[in-house]
Amino acid sequence: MDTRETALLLFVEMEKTKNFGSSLIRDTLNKYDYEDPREKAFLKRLTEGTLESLLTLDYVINAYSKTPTNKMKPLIRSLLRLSVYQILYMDTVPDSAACNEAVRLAKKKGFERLSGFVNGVLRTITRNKEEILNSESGFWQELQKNPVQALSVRYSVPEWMISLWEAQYGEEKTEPMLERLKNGRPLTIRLDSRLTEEEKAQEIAAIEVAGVTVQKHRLYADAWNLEGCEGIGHLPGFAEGLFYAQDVSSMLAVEAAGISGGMMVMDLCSAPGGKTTLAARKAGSGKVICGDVSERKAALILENTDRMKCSNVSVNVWDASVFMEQYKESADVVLLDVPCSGLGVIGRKKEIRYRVTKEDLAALVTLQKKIVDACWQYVKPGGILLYSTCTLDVSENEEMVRYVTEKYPFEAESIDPFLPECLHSQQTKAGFLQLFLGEWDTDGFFMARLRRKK
Ligand SMILES: C[S@@+](CC[C@H](N)C(=O)[O-])C[C@H]1O[C@@H](n2cnc3c(N)ncnc32)[C@H](O)[C@@H]1O
Repeated sequence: MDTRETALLLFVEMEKTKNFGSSLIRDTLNKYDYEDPREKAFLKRLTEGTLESLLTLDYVINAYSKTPTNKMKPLIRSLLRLSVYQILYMDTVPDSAACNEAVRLAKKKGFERLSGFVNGVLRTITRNKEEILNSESGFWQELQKNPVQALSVRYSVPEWMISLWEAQYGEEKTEPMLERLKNGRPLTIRLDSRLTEEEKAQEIAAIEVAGVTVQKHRLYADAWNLEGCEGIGHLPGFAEGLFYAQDVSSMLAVEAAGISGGMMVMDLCSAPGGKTTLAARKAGSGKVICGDVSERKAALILENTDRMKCSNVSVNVWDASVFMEQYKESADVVLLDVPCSGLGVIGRKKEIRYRVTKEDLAALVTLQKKIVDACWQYVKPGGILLYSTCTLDVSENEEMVRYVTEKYPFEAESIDPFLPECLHSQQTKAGFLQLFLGEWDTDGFFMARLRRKK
């Protein structure tokens, strides 16, 4: 494999399809499964690192290029981004190799005419590398005049997102979140609660033997963080359904619903089925009626409920924004894990920060309202509506709770009885919880516990 060429073609493809996706990177890596592991590791680091640093890289390139990156040909833009990432952040790559390889690829891809330009920009960046890598140097001085832009370039997060968080949650919450973003998020699993303590210990030991480092999560007894794990599919116990990969915030949301044995639960936006599988265990002899908007999504839920051997679940294809009369006032608990902007998971899905725009937020709120308008009616009088999102945006979170409680017969009630004590606050007493990205070793996540008045 020509690793750099593979990375380049991948980035050009991302630009063409406007799909800046870690899934595209994963697919490419899978395609080269048979390759030398060192080449694969190089490809992974180069592509993931470049994707994660796009805004930083563009700022550096633009400082030394007459043509700004947004006016460049897509192939040249991608080539420069990937090469500057190697020069600045990959110590194992000699600067000269990064430059020479870029020139070779420019020529090979039919851009002979621009190879001199590529060479010039990269050599200049190489000469100024020390200054660029020193955040106190003159290179960054001009940028400091605009604090939001400075954060945006430093953490490669769009300015609008930073401004939104600063306005909604304050600077003191925003910058630490951006800082924690740099570490990414670990993979977390939830052991099946049906296992005995001894079986759980055996499963954890088996995962360790497979070369993965495990650490118990501080907020949830059955949750473990895995490190050094490239995909969970091959881990012992996966196929047998002994665990489910899930962020702890999602586990807490199901806890907050207070589901107990015999209950009838509806999970309206449920693919790939993470909350469904936990709700199913808690409902025991009761049942979970769940669904999602397409056949493909429903198939994903089925795959997971089958693997986790959840026999008390029925899976449907439905549009949650359309009211279904047959379920009126039938559920003890309704889980509404609505489609959202996903800003709380940008540590995991790095591309979300480039894909979501500020304009998307309003459209999402409209959809969330339509879903709520239909689904509140499934809750029995006295039952619970658990509203949740994996985002950090007041309009999709607190304001949606206000929408529900003002328009429909619901009131928020304390979630403290369902949460570890360290999370208790005025906010959780009032019935909702905003988890900030990484603050408690979870994704950014919001949940609200709303009881239907009798
Ligand atoms: C946040 S995800 C759900 C995650 C899931 N609850 C879990 O824990 O694994 C939101 C889901 O809403 C689904 N969705 C979007 N629009 C929908 C609609 N109109 N009706 C039903 N589901 C919808 C999406 O397909 C997506 O799977």
